[in-house]
Amino acid sequence: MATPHISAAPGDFAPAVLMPGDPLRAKRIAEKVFDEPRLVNEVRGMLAYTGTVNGKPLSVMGSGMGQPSATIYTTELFKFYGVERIIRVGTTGGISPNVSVGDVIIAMGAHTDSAMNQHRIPGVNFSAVASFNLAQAAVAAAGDADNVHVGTIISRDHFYLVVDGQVQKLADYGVLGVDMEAAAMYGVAAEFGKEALTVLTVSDHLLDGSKDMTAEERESNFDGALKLAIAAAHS
Ligand SMILES: O=P(O)(O)O[C@H]1O[C@H](CO)[C@@H](O)[C@H]1O
Ligand SMILES: O=c1cc[nH]c(=O)[nH]1
Repeated sequence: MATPHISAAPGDFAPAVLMPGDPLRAKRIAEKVFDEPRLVNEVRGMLAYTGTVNGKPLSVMGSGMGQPSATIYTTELFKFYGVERIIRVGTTGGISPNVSVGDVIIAMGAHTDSAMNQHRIPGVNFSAVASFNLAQAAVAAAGDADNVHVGTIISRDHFYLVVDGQVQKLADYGVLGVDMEAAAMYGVAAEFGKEALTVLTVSDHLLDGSKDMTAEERESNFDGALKLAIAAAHS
């Protein structure tokens, strides 16, 4: 069975899938932490691997950038490949003054400026929230680390567009950071009665650009978030 975007065979994916935006980060994760990783998809270059970590099955696959792309892959994994939980491991731009570049954010909920969840339930502003069980497992794995933050983020459609006053207002409301996928992924998980979580590394800060990561660092500096994501995946 193949879908329009995934050529894997039935059973090629583990019940838990780690999902970075960048397919090359998926490859790095597979090569770095998986035992015997096997390439199970390369349609459109959206690399996916399945292997084991600590003796337990695990898959990793890129989502691409933005909520439409992430929605396609999460829908196909949940609907056609028997996947039960997806943990996004991505980067985020810091918004709260309490987070710094290199810190990790566990996103309990995701505000959004996107229409992706708007039509899910007629007349309702959908609440895009993480699986409590997965969030709890990630928080437990973080122990007393003081660079791990738990709270809300915003998933925006634009990477570059600046809306006057928006970032400061989000900071005032305690929003920790911005990404471009989490809200839609939480919506898809709710649609299929499955579990999703987002664990992000702060790669840059929207209110202080002085310590922003380089493109190379964005692709490779994810060890802390990865450890929490694997703990959640196998909880
Ligand atoms: O590092 P990833 O997981 O791709 O996440 C963030 O980086 C991309 C933008 O540079 C968007 O996909 C955003 O959500
Ligand atoms: O969406 C994102 C992700 C990382 N950094 C940003 O500034 N925005």
